[in-house]
Amino acid sequence: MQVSGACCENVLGYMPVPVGVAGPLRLDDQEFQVPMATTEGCLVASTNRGCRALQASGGVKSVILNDGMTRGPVVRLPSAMEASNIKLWLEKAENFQKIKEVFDSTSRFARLEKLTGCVAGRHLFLRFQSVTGDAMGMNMVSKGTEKSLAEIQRIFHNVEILSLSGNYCTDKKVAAINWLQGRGKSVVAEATIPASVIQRVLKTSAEALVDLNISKNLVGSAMAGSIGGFNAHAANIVTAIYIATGQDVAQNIASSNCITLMERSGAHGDDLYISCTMPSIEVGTVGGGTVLHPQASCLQMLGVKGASSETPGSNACQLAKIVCATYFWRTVPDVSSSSGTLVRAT
Ligand SMILES: CC(C)(COP(=O)([O-])OP(=O)([O-])OC[C@H]1O[C@@H](n2cnc3c(N)ncnc32)[C@H](O)[C@@H]1OP(=O)([O-])[O-])[C@@H](O)C(=O)NCCC(=O)NCCSC(=O)C[C@@](C)(O)CC(=O)[O-]
Ligand SMILES: NC(=O)C1=CN([C@@H]2O[C@H](COP(=O)(O)OP(=O)(O)OC[C@H]3O[C@@H](n4cnc5c(N)ncnc54)[C@H](OP(=O)(O)O)[C@@H]3O)[C@@H](O)[C@H]2O)C=CC1
Repeated sequence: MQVSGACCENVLGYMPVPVGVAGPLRLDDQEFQVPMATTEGCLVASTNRGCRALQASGGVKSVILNDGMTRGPVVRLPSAMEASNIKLWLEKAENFQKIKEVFDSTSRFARLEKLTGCVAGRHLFLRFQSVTGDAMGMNMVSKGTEKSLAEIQRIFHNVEILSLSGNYCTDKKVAAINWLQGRGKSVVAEATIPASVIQRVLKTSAEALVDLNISKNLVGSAMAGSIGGFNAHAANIVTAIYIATGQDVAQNIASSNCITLMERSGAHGDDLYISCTMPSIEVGTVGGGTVLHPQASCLQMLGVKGASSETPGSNACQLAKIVCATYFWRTVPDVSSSSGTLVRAT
């Protein structure tokens, strides 16, 4: 009943995917049991191992650096001069305000925060960035963008609207813009693991982990020409949580952008400081697949089901932090297993 017309058409059944749980995950002085839907053996086990290491270390701290879903339409003008003129016009505070009023009128929660442009000949690409409450926000931002474009066209009659999405958003494709400017929630998480825990739980040393992280996640990814892939496999954790919690799974592309950094720390340099920076986590706790019962139950497990009545947007932000922290907890076994147990694990 909730599926047809909302989540799928021509429905012929459903595909059961096993759901495991990893935890307790200690994040910002709270504990979470994280549901992960996957068919890849060892994914949950290894995440659990990371949880154990970090549990003994006092857990992870995280912060939301930026919150804004984007839609990037393309319009065409008769000349590059006219395309540039509109870009410059939109950059003036009073004109941004005019467009913002139109955009914000389309939703109780979507609020235009930023509007940037890029000219390619007589093509003008715009990037509307908006907070979207607890929703991931693609429908909401698309609605606001459509109405804003109509207003721009009312003022500049020769604007030809080519596509509501000009791939400048960028949604569901690899793109440097999301890595550089962020999309959805931008999160950073950090923790320090004492040498004793590294030795006992992970059976390795801070020195070996730092060395391997540089060689693999930094130099290796640089040599491969990676965009946002400075990690072992954030995509595994992002996707498993997205399936379990009713996210738009195709958004695992930008959502998995992540750089993992490791340094030796402490008086003897044998403790390990780690951070994970994920600039484009696209999640919501309202709308899309979050309305389905099993997915809503998984959100409930994390204490972020539905809309936050106190602070709209805080449930979605908390979910983004959990996604980042879960990969964070997983990143230590990822790197340590890369040196020896990768084949045994698969
Ligand atoms: C919604 C439609 C298909 C309507 O399309 P329409 O042409 O207005 O529909 P129609 O009523 O004229 O029917 C035409 C045919 O479509 C099919 N059809 C039509 N409706 C149904 C239905 N309910 N259930 C099953 N089949 C349906 C069906 O085959 C039907 O033929 P008929 O059977 O009548 O001879 C169309 O408007 C459409 O394709 N919209 C796009 C929706 C979409 O793709 N949304 C995904 C989100 S986009 C995204 O995720 C990525 C993005 C956009 O961000 C990436 C980017 O940046 O580019
Ligand atoms: N259209 C597109 O181009 C694309 C669509 N999608 C799909 O879009 C869907 C997600 O779109 P999204 O915009 O997130 O969801 P919805 O389209 O479901 O929009 C959210 C709705 O919930 C309402 N709402 C109630 N409480 C809240 C709250 N606290 N915070 C935010 N909204 C609230 C909003 O109100 P109000 O009406 O006041 O805004 C709005 O009507 C997914 O199914 C996804 O797969 C994915 C990619 C592209």
